[in-house]
Amino acid sequence: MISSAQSIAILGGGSLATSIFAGLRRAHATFADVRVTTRSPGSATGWRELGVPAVATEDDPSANKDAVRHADLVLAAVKPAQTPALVSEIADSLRPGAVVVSLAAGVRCATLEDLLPEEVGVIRAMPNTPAAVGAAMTGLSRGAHATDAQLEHTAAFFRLVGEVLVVEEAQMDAFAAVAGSGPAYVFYFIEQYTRAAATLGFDQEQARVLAERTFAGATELLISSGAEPAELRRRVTSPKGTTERAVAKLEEAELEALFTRAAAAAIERARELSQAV
Ligand SMILES: NC(=O)C1=CN([C@@H]2O[C@H](COP(=O)(O)OP(=O)(O)OC[C@H]3O[C@@H](n4cnc5c(N)ncnc54)[C@H](O)[C@@H]3O)[C@@H](O)[C@H]2O)C=CC1
Ligand SMILES: O=C(O)[C@@H]1CCC=N1
Repeated sequence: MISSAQSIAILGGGSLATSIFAGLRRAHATFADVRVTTRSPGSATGWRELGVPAVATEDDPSANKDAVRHADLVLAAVKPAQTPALVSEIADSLRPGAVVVSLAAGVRCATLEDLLPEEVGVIRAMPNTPAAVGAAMTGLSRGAHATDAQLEHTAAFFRLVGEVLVVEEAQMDAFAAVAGSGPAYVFYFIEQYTRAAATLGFDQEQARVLAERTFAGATELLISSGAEPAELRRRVTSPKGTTERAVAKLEEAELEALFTRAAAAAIERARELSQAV
């Protein structure tokens, strides 16, 4: 299990890394050591203000190598196109038994294994930004050289910030399309819902509160009741009432087909990213 005796290196202190770190703080997780690298000095300063030792590669070109030297768990959290170069850069600095966890969309474990000594385990992880509030849904898949213990350590790490599902690597692009990108779809939905509410005579603030509380309330009810969403919808939809008319309009949008097309577009982009590295 992940324990406070372990050392963590987070390479690429951007948006996702910030969310994961906020979730770790929220969970009061402690480690022997946490180091973060960024590209720009400004970002590194932001991390240091949070009390995390952070070094920018623009200040110190050996920042990534130095960060991983004592790390048990190395999170590669840079853009997909930058991930192979980052992994090559740290290959000779990893300690024995370290596991490299790539968060990059589309980048295959085998691509990274080819750049590392054979004994180094690689795991692909696909968290999402609700990690910041301990509510991530993280997918994990194991490369050919990662051990059961490394997979379990990595799962234990991500369980600190939410739920974990181990999947075959062939499913990772689909996992990213549903859960990794998913919060963006939900926020987009809420944005549109808010704009629609604002056309009905509410001011911006009222529209925001109406949309957000309705969404949050419905989600909380779904989670805490354990009931199926279709049953919860039925309880709102009085026969011959107002909801029935609105839902009939929503059905015209063929949302299942729309979501399927959106996910397919994300999967296609992951394939492009995998071929570009
Ligand atoms: N944002 C999200 O919700 C999710 C992102 N991911 C994956 O996580 C990775 C990071 O995504 P974001 O955080 O959104 O991107 P981001 O652009 O916010 O963060 C990347 C960070 O890496 C830094 N960086 C670039 N080159 C570096 C280097 N050589 N050494 C150290 N730091 C370097 C950049 O300055 C930047 O701060 C991507 O590969 C993405 O596919 C996966 C799941 C969800
Ligand atoms: O948009 C992206 O490429 C990343 C992967 C999943 C969420 N964000």
